[in-house]
Amino acid sequence: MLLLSGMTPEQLLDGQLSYYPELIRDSDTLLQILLSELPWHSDSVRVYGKEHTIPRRQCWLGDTGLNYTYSGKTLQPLAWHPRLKTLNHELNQALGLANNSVLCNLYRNGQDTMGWHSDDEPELGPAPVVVSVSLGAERDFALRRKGQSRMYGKLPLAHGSVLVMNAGMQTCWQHALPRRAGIEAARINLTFRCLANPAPLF
Ligand SMILES: O=C(O)CCC(=O)C(=O)O
Ligand SMILES: [Fe+2]
Repeated sequence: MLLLSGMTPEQLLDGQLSYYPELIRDSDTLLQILLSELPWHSDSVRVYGKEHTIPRRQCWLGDTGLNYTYSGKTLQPLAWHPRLKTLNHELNQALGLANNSVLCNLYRNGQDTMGWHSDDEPELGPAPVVVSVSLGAERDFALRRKGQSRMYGKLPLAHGSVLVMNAGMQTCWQHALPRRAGIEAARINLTFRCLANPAPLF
């Protein structure tokens, strides 16, 4: 298993991942503001007909008029928090993107996790560029190729860092946020995404 943190941005998965530590300005303040001001809630998913509470808190914010599907339910993002609206705009300008929503995840401590998945929901389109901002406790971003159970490598994501999952990444790779023992501090992850506007009905 590879530790990916020593690699230059260009070497990560042949350019499918780009990592910029310490890119976010005032990350300490932003962390505190988002911890107290975002509408964090406990969500559940239905697996084989049984409801399970997900092991973290989350909320979805974005432009009005968008839909996303989560665990078989169609939902609308909540209104932007002003700080996240600005951050989305800045990231879009810097990276040449048109992301219009953000999934916010709160890992309360090292016991909160996210399982293996790709961000390949149909409303993200065939080759989404997902921009992931990390604040708070450092946690590992684990990677494996689709169809393989063995972990390929992991990249510790630092406070104030930005990880860009480039077009194509979701087709071939899965990622996860494993449990990490001994972490008491919280971590927030923000994944900025472009949701396709629903087709007009008339
Ligand atoms: O917390 C992370 O770094 C990953 C989050 C993630 O994969 C997602 O929101 O889809
Ligand atoms: Fe993801």
